[in-house]
Amino acid sequence: MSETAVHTTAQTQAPPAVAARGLTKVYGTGDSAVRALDGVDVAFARGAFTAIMGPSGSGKSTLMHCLAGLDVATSGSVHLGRTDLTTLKDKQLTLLRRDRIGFIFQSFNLLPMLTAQQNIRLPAQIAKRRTDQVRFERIVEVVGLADRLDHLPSKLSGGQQQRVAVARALLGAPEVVYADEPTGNLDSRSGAEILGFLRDSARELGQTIVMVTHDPVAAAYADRVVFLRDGRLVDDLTGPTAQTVLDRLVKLEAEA
Ligand SMILES: Nc1ncnc2c1ncn2[C@@H]1O[C@H](COP(=O)(O)OP(=O)(O)OP(=O)(O)O)[C@@H](O)[C@H]1O
Repeated sequence: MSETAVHTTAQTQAPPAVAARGLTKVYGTGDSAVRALDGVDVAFARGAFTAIMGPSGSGKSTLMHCLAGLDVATSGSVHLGRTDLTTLKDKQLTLLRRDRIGFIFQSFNLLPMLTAQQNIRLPAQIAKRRTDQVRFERIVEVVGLADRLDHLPSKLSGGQQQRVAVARALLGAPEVVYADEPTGNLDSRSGAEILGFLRDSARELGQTIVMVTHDPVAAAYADRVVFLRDGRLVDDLTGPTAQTVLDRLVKLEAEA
């Protein structure tokens, strides 16, 4: 291959779904400054389900918030596809989060006065985006909500409310879904169902998912686990099991 051909191939290759370079976040100044992230380089492949783990205070939430444009890094860059988030103004970041990212939180974050169906459709409605009815029906079917669409959140169990949140995050086929401890408020059976949906949506719909979790069993549903300690990326595991994740965590805590 000629040098020009190599150059062209490299330029046209799709970038990872999300990539951070030299990501640093310092909270506060002077003696009270906390370096929550300290030069993190990480990339998340399209269609992969990745878990972020690490001891308490290691920077997991800060990393997710900076990746998702919910917090601004002190230095370094974050790319969503070809867009550098660090160059965007507040208004542009708001639109980027609305149009290109899905979120699932530990506390479900559903609007209590809206039905399940209205909650699922709300982001598309706010963005004045047409929803693909076939995709809507498929997602609702997969998460088992077909006969609960007219229920208010207060009439649904925690597991069912989180299914609504999962459907809401997946409906617009965002470039990435960020899940922050999505099973933290669920019993183990409902948690396993939600994790199964996340895994299947990566495998079957090619949905990129990045999840913060404390739980090695939850992390084992992912294709890959990255480990943080003291704001640095210190380990990376492909094809995790609950036991291999636990072993790495124990090792990290012991080295701390
Ligand atoms: N708004 C803030 N102001 C000051 N320090 C903060 C702030 N947010 C986080 N920190 C500090 O940054 C470090 C990383 O916190 P972060 O919440 O990202 O860790 P974590 O791994 O998500 O922790 P946990 O597992 O306990 O939720 C901690 O030392 C924390 O105290």
